[in-house]
Amino acid sequence: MTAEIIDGKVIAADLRARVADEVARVKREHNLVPGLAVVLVGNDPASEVYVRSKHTQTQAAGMASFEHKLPTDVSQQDLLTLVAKLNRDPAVHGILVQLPLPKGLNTEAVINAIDPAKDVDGLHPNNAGRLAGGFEALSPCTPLGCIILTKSVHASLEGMNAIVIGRSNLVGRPLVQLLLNENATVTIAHSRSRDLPGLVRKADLVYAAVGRPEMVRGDWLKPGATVIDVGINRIPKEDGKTRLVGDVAYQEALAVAGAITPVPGGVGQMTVACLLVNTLRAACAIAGLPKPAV
Ligand SMILES: NC(=O)C1=CN([C@@H]2O[C@H](COP(=O)(O)OP(=O)(O)OC[C@H]3O[C@@H](n4cnc5c(N)ncnc54)[C@H](OP(=O)(O)O)[C@@H]3O)[C@@H](O)[C@H]2O)C=CC1
Ligand SMILES: Nc1nc(=O)c2c([nH]1)NC[C@@H]1CN(c3ccc(C(=O)N[C@@H](CCC(=O)O)C(=O)O)cc3)C=[N+]21
Repeated sequence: MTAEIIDGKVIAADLRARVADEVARVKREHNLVPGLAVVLVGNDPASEVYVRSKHTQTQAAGMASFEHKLPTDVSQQDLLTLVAKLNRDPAVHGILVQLPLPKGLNTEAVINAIDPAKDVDGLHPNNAGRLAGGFEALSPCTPLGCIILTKSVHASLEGMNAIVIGRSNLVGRPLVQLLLNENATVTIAHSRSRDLPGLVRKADLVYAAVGRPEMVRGDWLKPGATVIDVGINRIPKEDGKTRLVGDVAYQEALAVAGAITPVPGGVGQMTVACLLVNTLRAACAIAGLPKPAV
């Protein structure tokens, strides 16, 4: 048996096209141009790649994109001043501060300073709390993407056994909440969990968000399981260059899983597409318009 490969590239492109249609409509009918501001502190090369792809895709969808690059040694105060300015800027409907921030900066204070209505990362306690309470909220992009990819295989997740490996605020925790909203039965695993292979073996849906290259092995999986690999790990090749691998041993998993996302070309693609969705939704909400069709 070989698993169905879930094509994040195709699914994300379809989602971006639907966002672009809605952006064109709100522009035409309401003279509203959704705008996304991305703040990047320091010059981590991987972060620069993501930020560039966010910029290109935001513009391709017809939205305004504002990039703010700050030096690694920027002060907490200057960063908070920029966030306050973006909060007041009527052309900005979404604010994303790329994480992790350099040492010395207080991440929590920066996130708390973002206007929850513009918090397209869904990290502000207001949004995180609303999501956990089962209320409508801006939800983190990567978990949203994971749900869309899962639903490309299973129309309904009701009653399925899901395991989320990882409990970060950006990925694991909000993913658990979204899965609960879909009526899945969720196990949350982390670095202190016992017998991870045994826990994974019970799951129909496996979400790996750990940051450890190829940690989840093929023989951990229940045959036919759907595997969503969130990990983005850059590992050295023999020729001195690097390649991207996920948190799942892909070749092994292919032989056991029912469906699996590749890395690259899986969840990462959806993260950026869902950021566009959240920016569109935030812009409509701020402008007092009905919810967009995506
Ligand atoms: N595709 C995409 O769009 C995105 C990909 N990523 C990638 O996803 C991965 C996870 O990111 P993120 O959530 O931010 O990472 P964090 O480092 O914030 O969280 C990692 C989680 O994995 C858990 N963990 C660590 N080691 C083990 C282990 N041996 N067994 C079980 N659990 C373990 C940690 O447990 P504990 O809490 O106990 O420490 C923690 O909860 C990374 O590879 C990152 O690059 C991230 C964001 C977006
Ligand atoms: N505040 C904040 N929000 C985030 O959502 C956030 C963040 N900080 N910090 C870093 C992580 C990581 N992340 C990715 C986005 C896109 C790809 C992506 O497009 N990946 C492509 C390949 C990229 C490549 O080739 O390097 C793919 O998987 O196909 C990956 C990872 C968002 N993150």
